[in-house]
Amino acid sequence: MVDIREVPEADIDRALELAYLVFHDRPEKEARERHHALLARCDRIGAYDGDALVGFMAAHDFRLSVPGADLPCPGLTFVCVAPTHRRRGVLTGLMTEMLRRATDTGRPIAALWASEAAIYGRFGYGGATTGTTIEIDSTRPLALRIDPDPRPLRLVDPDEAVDVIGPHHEAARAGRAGRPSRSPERWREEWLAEQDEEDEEFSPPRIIVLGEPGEPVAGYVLYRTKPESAGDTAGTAARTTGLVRVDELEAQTPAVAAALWECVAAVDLTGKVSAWGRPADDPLLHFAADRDQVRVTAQFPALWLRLVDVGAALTARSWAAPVEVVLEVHDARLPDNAGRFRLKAGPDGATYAHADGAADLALDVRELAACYLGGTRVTDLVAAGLVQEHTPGAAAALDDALRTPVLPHTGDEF
Ligand SMILES: CC(=O)SCCNC(=O)CCNC(=O)[C@H](O)C(C)(C)COP(=O)(O)OP(=O)(O)OC[C@H]1O[C@@H](n2cnc3c(N)ncnc32)[C@H](O)[C@@H]1OP(=O)(O)O
Repeated sequence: MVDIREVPEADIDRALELAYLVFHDRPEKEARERHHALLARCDRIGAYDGDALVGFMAAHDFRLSVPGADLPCPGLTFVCVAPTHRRRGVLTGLMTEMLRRATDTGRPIAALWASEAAIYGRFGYGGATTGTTIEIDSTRPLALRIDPDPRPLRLVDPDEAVDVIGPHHEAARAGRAGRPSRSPERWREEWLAEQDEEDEEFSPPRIIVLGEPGEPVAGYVLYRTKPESAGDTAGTAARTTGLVRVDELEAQTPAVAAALWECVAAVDLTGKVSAWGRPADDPLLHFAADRDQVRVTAQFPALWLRLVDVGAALTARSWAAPVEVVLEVHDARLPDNAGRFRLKAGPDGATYAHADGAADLALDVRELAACYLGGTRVTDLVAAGLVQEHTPGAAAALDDALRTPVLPHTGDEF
């Protein structure tokens, strides 16, 4: 019999051993200490078989930017079940407890990054943002259709970076839905960690900001570099095949973005810039003069979102256009969300209440979550057979209301 309960701080090392076992990992002491500190700050739920910890789940205490608001949102991480106990409902038990805690503490949404896309739909999570990997052939200067901002660029020491770029990041979060808040600890232990967690060949983080000295920065790029691969050390090719990996680039204007991309594409002794997890509507894809030089090489579901309290989530966000629809929502895990509800929303706010009339649209809560940040169109899900449209035009009207000026985006993998 497996018991689902709080994991005390004294059991964090056991939780880490279980996580390293299931993720086939053997991190160095420094990374273990970092993970320990991270889990000490998280909400922790365990599955115990007798004294043995056989399942674990942690949750960051995030806020997530949604259109027009910033909502408390547990960010699930370190989800793991022992190989001896898989497919016996342990994850289901952990998830049920996590959703109960979110409900009890008034957090209307929850989010995660999935190790495998097939796992979380059954728990009501929908893929709400899309990550786009962009590669630049930087063996030649980046060709641009707009003039880059001419203001000065300067390197910032990682020790000062949180103070210098943190406020810019926070402001950018408000402008795009899908972004978790970032504590000083997460800045330091993840984005600005000296050692890259995934690949020790990468350099420490480099931060370049744009703006006049003494003024708030107008944009920044955070990147790491990697020399050419071993064995490829002779000749011209070797001098130009190093890699610049852009971890984050934020800019107030297209001209600032152009200057920062131009700068990273010009890093000496490198021949490629790779930026994973960019927004699907990255302006670079439009102002690059040569789309053979700047290519999209991958697109993937990034943030998986769960509407824990559908009514609270829908009425908290802003709406681009008026809409009135009756939704028939299916939610196999959280019955309070299930049923027929009238959504009346517009630029002045929204109401969401039980309705008696016929439904205009019928959908599962995971489909509603996929559309909630404006990154998935309801009409596309109607076309895919996942949303039933009983009243012609209802899906398009809901799309008009859900639309956001820019696509949602999540650069934080957690
Ligand atoms: C947010 C994150 O941390 S993502 C990281 C997730 N963790 C990992 O990938 C680590 C390795 N994997 C594991 O630890 C486990 O296999 C887990 C956590 C993925 C699943 O745990 P389990 O306890 O086996 O899941 P549980 O028994 O509750 O399964 C519930 C349902 O999900 C299904 N399921 C579970 N894992 C998977 C999977 N990887 N792919 C597809 N379906 C899955 C089960 O078949 C079951 O289906 P059913 O309801 O139709 O019967």
